[in-house]
Amino acid sequence: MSTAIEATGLGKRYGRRGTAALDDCSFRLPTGRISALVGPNGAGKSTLLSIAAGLLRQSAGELRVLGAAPGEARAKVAYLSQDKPLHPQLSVADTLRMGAELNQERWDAAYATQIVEAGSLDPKARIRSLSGGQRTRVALALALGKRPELMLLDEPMADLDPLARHELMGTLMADAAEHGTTVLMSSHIVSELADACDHLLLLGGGRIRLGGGIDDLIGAHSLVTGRGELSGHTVIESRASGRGVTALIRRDGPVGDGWQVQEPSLEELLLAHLRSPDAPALLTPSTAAAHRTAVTA
Ligand SMILES: Nc1ncnc2c1ncn2[C@@H]1O[C@H](COP(=O)(O)OP(=O)(O)OP(=O)(O)O)[C@@H](O)[C@H]1O
Repeated sequence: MSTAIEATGLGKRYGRRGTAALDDCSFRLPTGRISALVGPNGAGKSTLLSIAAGLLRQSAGELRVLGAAPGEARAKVAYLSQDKPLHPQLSVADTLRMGAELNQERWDAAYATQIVEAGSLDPKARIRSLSGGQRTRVALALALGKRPELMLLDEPMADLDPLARHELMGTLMADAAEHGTTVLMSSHIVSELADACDHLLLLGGGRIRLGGGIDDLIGAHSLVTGRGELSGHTVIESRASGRGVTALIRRDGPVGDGWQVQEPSLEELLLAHLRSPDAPALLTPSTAAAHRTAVTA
């Protein structure tokens, strides 16, 4: 299984006295996955994506993108930042022409145009005259027109209306499936991620706390309700419910008598881990970094 991104002991500190946005963060993202990148505000999601895009340098450790240093992989990587920088004075058509010039070897003009046309955007309209959601569409057309091997998307759909979000997410996912593109996408909208993604990276405390295929991660946990012993299992979160408790556990063997056992939804899994920042991390074997030796930059 080849690797799209591999982080080893990755650290990032802004300024000398700043707290660490990333701290000894190690993981591997196999190619071909559509991975959600989740975590509370300030968890380091944008920082990680910027480092992978080659726009920000880490303070410690190493990050490899498609087997190379991030700067060297840039031609095969599309990055969509939260602020989606576009030139306000250019028209939509000029912006796509610029995409063609900057990515001569890979540019798919028909595809980029199709994405813009699906939003009924006037090619002559200046970027400055577009709404936030319309700019997002142009930025996505630039990113997808590049036909990247890896897409790094920082909350890409936040300012789109529900219909446009559904349509563009569908385009993105169909494209990724057809071309085997790896996608790493940060978002706070869990329902959007549950529909689109097959892989999850949960960041917290500067590290990956949950990493792996969504089905594998859900399958490793159970939502149990009842009374009795849960010893032997890792209790991620437990709350009083009726006369017993409801707990999200990481199973180690069968759950004893007296418990009703359900599979958690992705949202239940994420919320329990977000509410319990000290729960032990779980990275499935395909997501654990191969090398754990930290390298200081
Ligand atoms: N340019 C910067 N200068 C100083 N500190 C920064 C800078 N950018 C980010 N940070 C800090 O680094 C930490 C991680 O920020 P980052 O933007 O990566 O988090 P995030 O997970 O993307 O957050 P959100 O969900 O709110 O977008 C935060 O504590 C933030 O204050």
